[in-house]
Amino acid sequence: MAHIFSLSDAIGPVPTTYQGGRKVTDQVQFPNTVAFAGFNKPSRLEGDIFDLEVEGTIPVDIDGTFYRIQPDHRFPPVFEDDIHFNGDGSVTAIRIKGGHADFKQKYVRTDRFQHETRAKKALFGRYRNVYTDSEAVRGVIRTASNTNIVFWRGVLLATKEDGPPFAMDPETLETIGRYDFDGQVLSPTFTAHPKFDPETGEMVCFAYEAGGNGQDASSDIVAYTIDADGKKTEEAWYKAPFCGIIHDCGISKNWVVLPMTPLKCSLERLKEGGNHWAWDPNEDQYYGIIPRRGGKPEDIRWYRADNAFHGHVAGCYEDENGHIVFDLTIADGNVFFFFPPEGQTVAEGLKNRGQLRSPTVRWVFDPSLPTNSRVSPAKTVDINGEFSRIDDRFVTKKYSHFWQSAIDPTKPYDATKCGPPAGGLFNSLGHYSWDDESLRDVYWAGPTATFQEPAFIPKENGAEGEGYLIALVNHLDTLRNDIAIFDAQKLAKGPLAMLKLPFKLRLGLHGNFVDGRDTEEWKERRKQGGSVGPVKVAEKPLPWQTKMQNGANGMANGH
Ligand SMILES: C=Cc1ccc(O)c(OC)c1
Ligand SMILES: [Fe+2]
Repeated sequence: MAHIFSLSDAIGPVPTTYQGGRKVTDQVQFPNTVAFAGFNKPSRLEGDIFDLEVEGTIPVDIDGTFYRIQPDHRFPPVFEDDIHFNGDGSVTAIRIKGGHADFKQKYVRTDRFQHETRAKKALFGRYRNVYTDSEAVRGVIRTASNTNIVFWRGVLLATKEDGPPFAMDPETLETIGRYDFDGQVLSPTFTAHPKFDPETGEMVCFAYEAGGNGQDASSDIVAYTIDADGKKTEEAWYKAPFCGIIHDCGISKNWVVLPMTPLKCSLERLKEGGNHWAWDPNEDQYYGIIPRRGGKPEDIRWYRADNAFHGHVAGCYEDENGHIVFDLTIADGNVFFFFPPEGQTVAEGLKNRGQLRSPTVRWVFDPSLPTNSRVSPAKTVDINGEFSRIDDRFVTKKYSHFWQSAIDPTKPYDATKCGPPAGGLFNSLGHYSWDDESLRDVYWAGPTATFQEPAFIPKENGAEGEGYLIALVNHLDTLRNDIAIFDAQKLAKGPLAMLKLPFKLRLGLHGNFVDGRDTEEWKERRKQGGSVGPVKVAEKPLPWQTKMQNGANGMANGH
């Protein structure tokens, strides 16, 4: 007798949806690859859960929303070997108040989303390669807005570094539209890691590969400051030595630090339909140092050190000598195995992936050193992790506490039940302190679970680092997620509360906790007739789109 899950003869055999690595039917069936299997299977879920089931006790003084974003392919990709980073941005909101929590999840309605929805299939090809797209979407902003979700003046901005941000309603998660800061920010790209100065209320942000259409290996960088009232107060353009990835940044009172990793873009490779990035194992890592105010093109200084791979930034501030302290995780090889060196295969790139180490490195840059100076770390903390977070009230300031998703290789991992650890073996969460470098406050999730990036929830009037830590738990065996809340100073004691989700999300990138008073206050201001009024979305196409429409750009789409 036929099993209920086997397809009947009437339906016929499962069609081959990919031939030669390319999608050949319109059927919604995902590739049979690691990037789309097991915990990596697309979730595609939108919806709400009112009042989540909870184990333990949610601290009653938490009042706010934990927002986080994940790439989550809506349609089977054009290319069978597609990567997680090419998935559509989907935002989760966990609204916590009075010891209860609600769940909401929605996709960002990007231009990409709208076009693909109408077509009921993927139209955009490889990660950041416009030359692999369908002719039907020529000139369409192709960002998937899948990397970070930040709160800015009453709206959420969904960001990915290959395109402009999209604004969403913090309460409903409805997409309002593409956001250009009232016409003030017109770069083709925009960082997924803007920084917020807690003293001034400013947003400091930048874009790389910003000189043309964002798809052309340009080495132009632009840095902006938007003040607390939403007015652009700084815009400065710079050149990088090549088009390398600048994923995160640090800000101190007077400086911006731009870590450029030796993953290089090549227009030739793009035109051939290849990867946007290729790892260059023979290239230095770079730190672009620019002034926060009044920057001119000649002001940028690039400090260099031996080849390595930048993770995320913890903190950045100036010491008593006016030197810039800049802390981040740095791996000793190509973490992005899916962007191998030119001429190498992913399989070759994968070989030593398990051996990579990712300690936390402190640099102390003397900003008076000339460009191209070689620098070396002031300190290397021998821990192994990524996704550092701090108490964001200490952005630009001397700080001590940081938290990370951590790898504890001494703990068992149940590969039989879980398969390879999707997204990396972040089996622990760690709390560390620069003031007490012996502190190792680490919680292990067990042999079948890993953590996603944590976020810090400050306690009102609390000292630095006093508060809670919130992070998604991936149950790799049962294909489910929970959301854990810890006392930020007592991770090892285990979570205070576990919010239970009855299903699996996807591996996310970044998230942030937003205080309930901020969302409430801005809701009033953003009302029709409120003191600020409803947010305005972009009214005009981006300059590169206009140029292309006028035929002045000549960006051929490969054929
Ligand atoms: C973690 C880094 C990172 C860098 C570039 C990306 O496009 C991205 O997409 C999810 C993620
Ligand atoms: Fe990031």
